[in-house]
Amino acid sequence: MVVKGEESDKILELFLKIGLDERTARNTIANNKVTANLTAVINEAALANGCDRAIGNFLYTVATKYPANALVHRPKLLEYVVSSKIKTPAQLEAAFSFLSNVASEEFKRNEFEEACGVVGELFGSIRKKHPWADPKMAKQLVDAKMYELLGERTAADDEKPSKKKEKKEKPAKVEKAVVDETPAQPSEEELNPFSIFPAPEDNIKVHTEVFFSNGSVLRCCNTRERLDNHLKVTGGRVFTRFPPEPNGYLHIGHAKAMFVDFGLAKERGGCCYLRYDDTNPEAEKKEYINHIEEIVQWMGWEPFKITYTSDYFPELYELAVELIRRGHAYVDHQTPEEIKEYREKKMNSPWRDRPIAESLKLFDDMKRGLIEEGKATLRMKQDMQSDNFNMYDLIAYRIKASMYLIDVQLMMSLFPSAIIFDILFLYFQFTPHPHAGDKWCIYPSYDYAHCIVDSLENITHSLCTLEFETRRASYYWLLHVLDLYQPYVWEYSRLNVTNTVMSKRKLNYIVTNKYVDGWDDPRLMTLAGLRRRGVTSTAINSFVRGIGITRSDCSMIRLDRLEYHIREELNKTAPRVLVVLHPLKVVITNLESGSVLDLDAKKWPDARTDDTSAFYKVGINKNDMFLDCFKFE
Ligand SMILES: NC(=O)CC[C@H](N)C(=O)O
Repeated sequence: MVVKGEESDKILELFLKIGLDERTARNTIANNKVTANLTAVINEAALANGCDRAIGNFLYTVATKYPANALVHRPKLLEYVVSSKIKTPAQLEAAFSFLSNVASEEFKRNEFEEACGVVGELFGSIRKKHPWADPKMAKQLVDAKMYELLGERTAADDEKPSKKKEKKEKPAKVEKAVVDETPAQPSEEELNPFSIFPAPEDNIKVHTEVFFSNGSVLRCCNTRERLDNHLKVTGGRVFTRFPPEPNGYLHIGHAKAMFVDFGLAKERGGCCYLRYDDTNPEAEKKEYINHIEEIVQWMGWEPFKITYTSDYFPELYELAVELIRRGHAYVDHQTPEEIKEYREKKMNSPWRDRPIAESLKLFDDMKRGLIEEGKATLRMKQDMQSDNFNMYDLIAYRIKASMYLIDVQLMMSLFPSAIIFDILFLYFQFTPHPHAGDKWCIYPSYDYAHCIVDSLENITHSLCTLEFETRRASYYWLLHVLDLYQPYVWEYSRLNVTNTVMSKRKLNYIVTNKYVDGWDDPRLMTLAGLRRRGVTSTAINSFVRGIGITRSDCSMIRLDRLEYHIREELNKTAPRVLVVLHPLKVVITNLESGSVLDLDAKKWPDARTDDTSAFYKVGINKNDMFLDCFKFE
């Protein structure tokens, strides 16, 4: 049975009322079983007049995943969902597993509530009051308080409701599964994977603590005044940034980063910058800059503004001078090997405590090209004894300039009348930068520049992959000592796909050495390669959306998951045509002459009946019923 016309409109309206987005609602209607389940669940929950989106998403999960052997308890579960006592996907999962254990038998509410974390208002109110608090720490504190009040947990406390099962003589009869058999439907977080992010106005609460080796703790948060200034500029909107380094073509991993950054801004009506994180002049090229802009657009994202970290070099320089003045940075002369060795031994550089004035003068020399590359760096004075090696006085600035020996003989032959002194001429050339030209010979590091530019651009949510997690301390430390606005930082697991090469360094190698036919070779998982292979950006985006935004470790995703999304899309968009190479003529004798039978032929299996573009019109005449006389419109 296919739901048609008026009835389908009514159901669509019902699904939209519970907050499903139109795409999900329509997909659901195409699936009779889920439609029947969801309609039943909505009625059971008495929500035919609608509800908010969060509850609606839970209803959807109940409709698709509820254990079939416990249908009698579904209304009870829905009470908890409707009253928001169950309010996280994890709680709902736990409820499903509890109910599938008790099957159709009675159960005690308190056991059910304990199993799915409905622990009164305690944790809920903690979460409300301290949304930035580390949940693990909160639980430890609550447990400690409980211990004080109630003493040791007893075995009875730990008894799991599943024990009931042992008493059963026979396993409960499993009713025929009502759950959907089609590929997994999206869960709540897939429907709105951005629901985990706080609102910009909440960015005043402590959500990161940096522990120093001297016992002090930096609780990272904004002051009221600083947050108010920020909100004035942004109007309370979400501001994110997608910050690739222009040192290669973007690959499928970047599709996830774009989805997170551009997607969050879009979901909340905010703005996302495309920011070229261009602090390494040797590796970066104009070709990559152009490619990135074009491919971002192809992926369907619209940058609020295109900026470059190098646009902020003047501000970054001024702030570095200020950092030295405040005693939080020094010019160092250790070689890279010495820096490494001293870090391993947790030892300070001999230059660490040099006078501020000396560092100021040397930093100015660095900027003016008076010091050779490798002979000086600016280092942040962080915490050499920290447990976090990314607090070991990270480099803020380094020199990038080549030194040339002028060939005196050659000069004399070129300019015979010139008086050339018989000395060696040293000539510095500032390493040219694809955007900033050769104005600068000192370049900020990622750790120094990233947080400051985030802050200058009033980024509300600075989202990046988990490899950057250990740099969070340095990020906040620097903004703190410079008194700058602190964005909310959050890391997610990086997307890796099986059977392919994704590191930009390796891609660069195989492209440059011509093992493949350029960055857009269809065998590569670069976005340009996928496009050349015929993959659409919508399929890539739905693949990424399906993976979700989590911090979990299982980020090695099988390639066939991407292929599933490609097939899903093509299934709905690629017209099917059957070709009969050796047709057999059929003569229809019982059709009135002159009359034409109009038949509709679906262009693809899931074609919607009300979509005329999804059908071929086939006309059949009395005398020439033949494939080659089908009139395709
Ligand atoms: N914080 C981040 O998202 C890091 C971005 C960095 N420029 C990169 O390309 O990996």
